[in-house]
Amino acid sequence: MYLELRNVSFSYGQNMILRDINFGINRGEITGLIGANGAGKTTTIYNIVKRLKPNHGKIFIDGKDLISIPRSGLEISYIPDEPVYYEELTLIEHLNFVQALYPENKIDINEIIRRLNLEEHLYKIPSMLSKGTLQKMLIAISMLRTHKLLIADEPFNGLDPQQINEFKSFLLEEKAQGKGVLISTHLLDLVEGLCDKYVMLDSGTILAYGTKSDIIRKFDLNPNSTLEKVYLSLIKERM
Ligand SMILES: Nc1ncnc2c1ncn2[C@@H]1O[C@H](COP(=O)(O)OP(=O)(O)OP(=O)(O)O)[C@@H](O)[C@H]1O
Repeated sequence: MYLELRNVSFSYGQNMILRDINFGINRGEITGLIGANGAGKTTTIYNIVKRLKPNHGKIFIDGKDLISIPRSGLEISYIPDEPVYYEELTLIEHLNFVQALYPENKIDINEIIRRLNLEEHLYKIPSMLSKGTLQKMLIAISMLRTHKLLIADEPFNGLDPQQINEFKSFLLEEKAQGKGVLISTHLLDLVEGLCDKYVMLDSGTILAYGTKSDIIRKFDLNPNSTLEKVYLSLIKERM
């Protein structure tokens, strides 16, 4: 298991946001972190990328306690849910800057630009870019960083259907290259069939974890249920 969360709990002040979260991510697998708005997806990711620290429980990467790994040593590329960029740099300057930070990553920058259809936006600064193009810039940046695990928080924001397809094929390539992928979303139909495993979150606790068929078997649900149906059935059972 490349990444493992063991009994992770997190509170903002008195407010318990995550309770006893347990799941793992293997390399060469895509894991979907799914749940409604406010379920705790971003908070879980922040704990993994060391923006926040669990109040209880531990996180391990490659068997090492996350506490002992400096943030700069995390081999994680992360697409945040809110765009982060330099106001004064053009799109191509962002890409060149990140590529210069990771010279060992032999990825072809022009290929990424072509696949994401970024050619006509290369000399624009972020304030001139549409939401979808900004999102594609973040995706391009994530590909340029050396990483073993890619984490994408609500990556479909602002993307049109063709771009969504292109992004999904990026994720499948990551998987084929033996990288781990964690993708957080509340758009269940978009990740149906893409993910090997799902972590279903509700109000900061795990409803279910495993492959879709494992979850269907465990909770004795209709084998033909869509992912959304599975999630909604589990929520209903809990109420
Ligand atoms: N800085 C903060 N201070 C206090 N509470 C917070 C803070 N950030 C988030 N929360 C609360 O933590 C809970 C989980 O939020 P989180 O952003 O992790 O959910 P999410 O599943 O990512 O939701 P979304 O899909 O809307 O992004 C919510 O109730 C939210 O209001």
